[in-house]
Amino acid sequence: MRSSRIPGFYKRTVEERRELLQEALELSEDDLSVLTSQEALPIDTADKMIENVIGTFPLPLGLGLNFLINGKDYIIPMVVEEPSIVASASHIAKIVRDAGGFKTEASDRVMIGQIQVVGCPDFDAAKNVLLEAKNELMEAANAAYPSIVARGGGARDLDVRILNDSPDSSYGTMLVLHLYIDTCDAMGANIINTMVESLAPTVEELTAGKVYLRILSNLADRCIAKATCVIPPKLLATGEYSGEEVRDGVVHAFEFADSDPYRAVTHNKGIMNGIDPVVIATGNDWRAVEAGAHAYASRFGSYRSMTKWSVDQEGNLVGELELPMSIGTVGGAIRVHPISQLAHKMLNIESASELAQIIVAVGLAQNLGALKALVTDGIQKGHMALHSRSVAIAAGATGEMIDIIAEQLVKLKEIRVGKAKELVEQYSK
Ligand SMILES: CC(C)(COP(=O)([O-])OP(=O)([O-])OC[C@H]1O[C@@H](n2cnc3c(N)ncnc32)[C@H](O)[C@@H]1OP(=O)([O-])[O-])[C@@H](O)C(=O)NCCC(=O)NCCSC(=O)C[C@@](C)(O)CC(=O)[O-]
Ligand SMILES: NC(=O)C1=CN([C@@H]2O[C@H](COP(=O)(O)OP(=O)(O)OC[C@H]3O[C@@H](n4cnc5c(N)ncnc54)[C@H](OP(=O)(O)O)[C@@H]3O)[C@@H](O)[C@H]2O)C=CC1
Repeated sequence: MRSSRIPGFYKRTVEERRELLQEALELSEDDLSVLTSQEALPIDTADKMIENVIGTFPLPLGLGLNFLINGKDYIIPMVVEEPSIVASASHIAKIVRDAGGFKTEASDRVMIGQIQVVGCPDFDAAKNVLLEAKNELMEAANAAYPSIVARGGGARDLDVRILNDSPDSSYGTMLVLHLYIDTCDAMGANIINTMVESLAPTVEELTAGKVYLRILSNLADRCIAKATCVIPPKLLATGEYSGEEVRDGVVHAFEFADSDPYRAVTHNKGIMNGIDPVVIATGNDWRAVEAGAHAYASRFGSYRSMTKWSVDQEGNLVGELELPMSIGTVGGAIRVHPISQLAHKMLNIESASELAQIIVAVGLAQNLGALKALVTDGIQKGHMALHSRSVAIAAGATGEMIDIIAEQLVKLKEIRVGKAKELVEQYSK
């Protein structure tokens, strides 16, 4: 593909943007037809995806531009309702691109299935017997889903923990078996759940206990993706603010989020601003990714920043983001939703691991976008200027009136629906 750097893309019309995209990615008319179709998600397909369907709910699909990750250019599909997110991701990707781009890596794609066992006559003996039967249990799990083994995945390890065994625990003692499964390019819920359900009768027999839950864990801490960026301060200078001021402000903002859960939640929401839109555009389960990400942010005992920002010996700003990334490039809705299929084609990715790495790079960019605004002009200037168009629409503006009213709101520094209504009335007279 050609470069993901398409200057002034946002100043073009929607039709022109589609042409530029088609050119950059060498897409066919057929590929793009899903964007122009009246029914991007056909109602018959929607009716097979969930229950009690009465329609579909369209959301804007935008493009995160300028992303250079491990030396490869990516145009990133982002589905989201909130203004300024796509602009901000592209803005930071442009800066990081000039600094050499994002570097990313990923662990093996090992997911976790849990089996809960209660009522064992002797929990320690039950734990030992399961650990002794580890190989047989893993073989049985693989036999329950041979196709994932044929693809190079399958059970990799097994572990057992005993919970609530202290005498002062108010909950019943239970044993939890963890089965670690390489799900290849699938998020893997169905593979994992099939495997752990298949083991339940044997686990009951071996432990003399009763199995209740058999389900994957969304804390996928063996399926990790990590992104880093190193930015010389001169690339961060903006308006009256020097690059060093911005850099130091970002580090202070990180330290605030890492020390205070009230701030960490907002800081991390800003990271998910980048992550969720890519997860959604690629047809993945965003609840699974959200739940895993927030749990991982609490892994040191308190809820903390998902990112880390520091200064290296050369004075560069260094950003890092590491998260569990239980996504796939196959399965679930991925090959069902026509726009998700287009999103995968646009990304031109080889594997779920590559997609996971793109997603964390966007999360890192998004965090810096918000922090850069927060430590300089404040969030209102950039965010509210773009939000002004939604405010104008909410006040009843249509067609060309939308941009005119939005501009007036920004000029008046009164970006609110009441003011917009007044302006719409004046305009319509
Ligand atoms: C909005 C910007 C980027 C403007 O920032 P700017 O400095 O005015 O941008 P610029 O005009 O210098 O343009 C730089 C590049 O940004 C992109 N860009 C610039 N404008 C557009 C646009 N209209 N549409 C699409 N792309 C745009 C574009 O790539 C452009 O390059 P070019 O293509 O021109 O060579 C900046 O003010 C910003 O990043 N603000 C932060 C926005 C943000 O974080 N929004 C999230 C919502 S707030 C929230 O939910 C989270 C939060 C904040 O609470 C999290 C937290 O507290 O940590
Ligand atoms: N707690 C949670 O997060 C839960 C989530 N879910 C849902 O589960 C869905 C995801 O489940 P998932 O199991 O991923 O989806 P699917 O079962 O739909 O798809 C996975 C299947 O795709 C096939 N496949 C084709 N190519 C590959 C490849 N390269 N790598 C791996 N598998 C491949 C495999 O089947 P084969 O080998 O037979 O061809 C594999 O079993 C999501 O919709 C999610 O919302 C469901 C329950 C709980």
